[in-house]
Amino acid sequence: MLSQRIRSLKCCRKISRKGTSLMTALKAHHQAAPAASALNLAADSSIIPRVRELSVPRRHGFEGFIGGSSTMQTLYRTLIQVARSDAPIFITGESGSGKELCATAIHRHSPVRDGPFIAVNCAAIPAELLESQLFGHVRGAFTGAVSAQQGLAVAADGGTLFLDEIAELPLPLQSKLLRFLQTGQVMPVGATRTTEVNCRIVCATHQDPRQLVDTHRFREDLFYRLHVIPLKVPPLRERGKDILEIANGLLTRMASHEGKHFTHLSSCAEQQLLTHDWPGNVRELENTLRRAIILNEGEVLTAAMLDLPANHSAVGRHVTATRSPILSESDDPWLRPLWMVERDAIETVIEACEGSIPRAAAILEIAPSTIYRKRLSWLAQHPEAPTAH
Ligand SMILES: Nc1ncnc2c1ncn2[C@@H]1O[C@H](COP(=O)(O)OP(=O)(O)OP(=O)(O)O)[C@@H](O)[C@H]1O
Repeated sequence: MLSQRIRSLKCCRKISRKGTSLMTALKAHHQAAPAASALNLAADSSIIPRVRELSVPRRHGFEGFIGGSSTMQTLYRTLIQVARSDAPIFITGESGSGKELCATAIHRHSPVRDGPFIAVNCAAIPAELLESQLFGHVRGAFTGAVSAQQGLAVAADGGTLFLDEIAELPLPLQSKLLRFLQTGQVMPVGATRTTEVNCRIVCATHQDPRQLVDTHRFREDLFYRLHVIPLKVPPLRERGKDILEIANGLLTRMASHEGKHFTHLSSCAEQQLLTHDWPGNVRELENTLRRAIILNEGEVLTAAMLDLPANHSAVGRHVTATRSPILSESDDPWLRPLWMVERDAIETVIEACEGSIPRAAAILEIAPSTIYRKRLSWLAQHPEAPTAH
């Protein structure tokens, strides 16, 4: 019974890789297991969700996102699921991780996709202007209000209102937003009559919203009104090889935009991208690559061109936080034998010198023969070790 299940699951997995539907996978299951009438699929609660999961083809991108990691597969699926509802969505995630990209993806997959998508960065608008920006004002409502202005909430009618950096909303405005969410009506500054607005609310913050409530910087009643569907965007450092997928995607796009000839990253550069901590997430990766592309020439983008600061590498994070000081090479590429560190340092310089040993030797202030000798000794003593480049 168990082996039949495993066999049929394997079969379904093979088929689902080719992108066939759940129904095709289920049919194949019956063909693969003729005695499977005893295996009542419909009644088997454990196997059905697994088959369903296997029948969804893995995405390597979605609505502007690049990345095929399992973390991102979960995010893509959740985005599609939650987009169908009109319940408020509360997105959290570190700065530059893709919160706004999530908000636009939700809008594009929502029933109001044909309506407007209005994004308001609550941190970017001065507190005294925020109310009139959000809810509008009538002529003469305050000094400088020479004409009436429709607010962004009204502009979002029939679409999505994305309130980015919601934690920056001043407390008095939080109560006005709560009233709007409860009544569906906005009152422009200086007005005596309300306007009906019907829009989907999506908000985001890089801060911990519960901590904001606990420290009385965010109204608890507003938090519960907004925090109906929570969505967490994972930081870039937790997405494994996605970092390289994103970097390669951006490299192609940016090189073409800048009129440069870069086609790929060196393996040393890839290693650095994988071990960097990325506190600024994808935005930091974008900036790092853009800078490297603009300032350099060639086909291969090297580690030296990336010019990543050492203090944000994963090595510091691991040693100071969670990891044991005794680590094998396979655990963390930054913690390894001295000969390997030396080899990679030397090879990085050679790569930056486009393969010229004399130029690399001059930079390293050693004789070219030292480099040739070291290369021979690395090969002789560690023939099984992967090469640095
Ligand atoms: N997975 C991804 N693949 C490709 N590009 C991405 C990905 N995630 C984010 N980006 C890009 O990174 C940049 C930052 O994304 P976004 O503005 O959505 O982040 P954010 O979390 O809203 O940032 P902030 O906290 O500063 O508001 C954007 O240019 C976005 O297109």
